[in-house]
This record gives sequence, structure tokens and C-alpha cells, in this order.
Amino acid sequence: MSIAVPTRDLPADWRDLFALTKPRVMTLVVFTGLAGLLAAPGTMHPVLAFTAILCIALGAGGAGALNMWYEADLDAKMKRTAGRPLPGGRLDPQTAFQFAVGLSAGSVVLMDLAANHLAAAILAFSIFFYVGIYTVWLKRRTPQNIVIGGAAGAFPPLIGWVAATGKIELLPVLLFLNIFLWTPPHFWALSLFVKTDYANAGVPMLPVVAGIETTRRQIALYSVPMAAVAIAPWPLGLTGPIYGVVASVLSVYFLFLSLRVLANKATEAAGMGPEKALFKFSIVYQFAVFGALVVDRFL
Ligand code: HEM
Ligand SMILES: CC(C)=CCC/C(C)=C/CC/C(C)=C/COP(=O)(O)OP(=O)(O)O
Repeated sequence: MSIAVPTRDLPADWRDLFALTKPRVMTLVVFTGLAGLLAAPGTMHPVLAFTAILCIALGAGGAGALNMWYEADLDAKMKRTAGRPLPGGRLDPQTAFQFAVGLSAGSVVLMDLAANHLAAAILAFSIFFYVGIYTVWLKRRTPQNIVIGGAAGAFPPLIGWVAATGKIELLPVLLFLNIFLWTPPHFWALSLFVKTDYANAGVPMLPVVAGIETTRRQIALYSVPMAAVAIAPWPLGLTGPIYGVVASVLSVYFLFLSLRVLANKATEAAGMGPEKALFKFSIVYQFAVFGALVVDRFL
């Protein structure tokens, strides 16, 4: 699935800086952050709420830019990423680095002013986690890279909630766990049909290191607790039936798609239909589940 982001009217260098923030992936990061903020009890002043969400976008964008700055060598080796601003030679690394640090630091300072210390601290920690733990430490070392490092992408709903309330509570922790357990099926499904790219770049992604069958088993294995954690807020009385029904139906369908991946015996990209279907649905799934959370809160 491709989310259209209008960049055509921007001058070339701004377009490249914008691309550095991984805007398409970050749409879901910002959406889940916004959902966390809106689902929280009480009301936040609209200007402060908008600023807090802006901070999540700036922080995630800054972290994405730092990731691209650090990985320019790796991106150059993969078809999917070779055209990015740095490997494409359209942006110099120093400008990229300054932009990335500026966004990251600015987002944390602004979050501290607009919301509270705890929200700013969790935002800072997620940026550190994505860049330091995932990108620098784990990505090139272990096939568990995205399981552990992927936690960075699970923080936004918690950040949104804490920005609004100042407190960490059970519901946003379950939302964190949902994205945390969703990330391996989301990414491993994709990595099965772009496997050769990672192998060429020497990144130890699970299909490269452990093989297709193990990856398919792991996808199914993570989908079960993911579904349980996604549905849990309803029986626990933390949300109403709108969220409960949407999360249940979509999680069961997610599980069904994971089982189809598990049952798939194809080894060629052309036969990886169930993997592509799961990857595409994984994105729709989170937009719908977090959308339902907000609708449920206000209806
Ligand atoms: C370490 C964990 C993750 C990895 C390695 C990963 C990797 C990827 C890759 C390689 C793509 C393919 C297309 C692209 O580069 O734009 C993709 C797409 C996407 N990812 Fe992930 N992802 C991870 C976690 C997440 C998280 C936590 C979120 C949001 C909460 C997310 C949201 C998305 C979205 C929205 C797309 C579709 C972008 C489009 O429309 O092209 N991903 N992911
Ligand atoms: C608030 C905050 C800091 C949020 C962070 C958001 C975050 C960690 C998102 C993770 C999703 C992501 C861009 C994975 C890409 O992995 P990759 O970098 O290995 O993908 P690539 O191969 O496309 O570079």
C-alpha cells in the first residue's frame, strides 16, 4: 500500500530533506500517537495537543533521518533504498546530520514545553531506541533486530497518552504491546518477498539467516499474542464495544492471513502472495484499530 504524500511542489533540496523523515511510514506513527492522545481521559488544550502531535512527527522524522544518515552505505546496496537522497548523491551527509539532530532535539524540547517531562523523556527514549539500539547496535548484528529495536515504533500511542495525562496507565501499555507484537509479522512478511535485497546488503534479517519456513512460523507465533493484546482492552473494560468488535474482527482476520503464510510452501517471490497480503493488511489493520479506539472514545 502506498500513502500519497504531496512533495512535487517543494524545491528539490527540501524534497530530499522531507524524504529523509520517511514520511510514508511516519503517517502511521503519527496516527497512533494522535489516537493515544485522543483516547486519553480529560481534554488537552487544542493548541498544546496539536503541538504534542507535531513533536511526535518531528521526533519520528528526526529519528528516521538519523537512521538514513547512518545507513547510507547499506541503503546504496538495496534496490528499494538506493534512490534515497544520500545514496542518490542529492544531499550531503553533513546537512542531513544537522537536519536530523535539529529535528530530534527540537521535538524533545518542544514536547517538554507543550506537554510534560515524562512525555518528552519517552519521546527522547524512542528516538534513542530507533537510532542507537535498532539502527546502530542490532540491525547489522542479529535477526532479532526488529523484535527488540521495533519497540521504538510502539511508543507513539504511549507518548500521546502521557502528553495528555502525565501518567502511564494500562490501556496505553496494551497499545504499546499491540504495536510491539505486530512489528515482527508486519516486517517479516515484507522481508520474505524482498529477501534478496537484504541478503545482498548483508543484513541478517530472519529469512536470510534462519530461512523461509522459520520466518513463516515466527510470523504466526507473534500474531497470536498480538491479537490477544489488541482485543484485551475490551474485556478489561478499558474500551467500549466499538473498539472491541473492530479489534476482534480485524485481529482474527490478521491471524487468518498469518496462518495462510504459515501454510504457504512457495519459495519464489511470485508465490509469496500470502506474505504480500499480510504485509498490506498489517498497515490497514493498525489504521483501523487505532481509528476505532478514537471513535469508541467519543461515541
Ligand atoms: C523495525 C521495525 C520495522 C521495520 C524494519 C519496517 C520496515 C518497513 C519497510 C521496509 C516498509 C516498506 C516500504 C517503505 O520503506 O516505505 C514498511 C512499510 C510501512 N511501515 Fe514498517 N517497519 C517497521 C515498523 C513499523 C512501525 C512501528 C510502523 C508504524 C507504527 C510502520 C509503518 C509502516 C507503514 C505505514 C508502511 C507503509 C508505507 C508505504 O505506504 O509505503 N512500520 N515498513
Ligand atoms: C517517536 C519515534 C522516534 C518513533 C520511531 C518510529 C519508528 C521506530 C518506526 C519504525 C519503523 C521504521 C521506519 C522501520 C524501518 O526500518 P529500517 O530503518 O530498517 O528500514 P529501511 O530499510 O527502510 O531503512
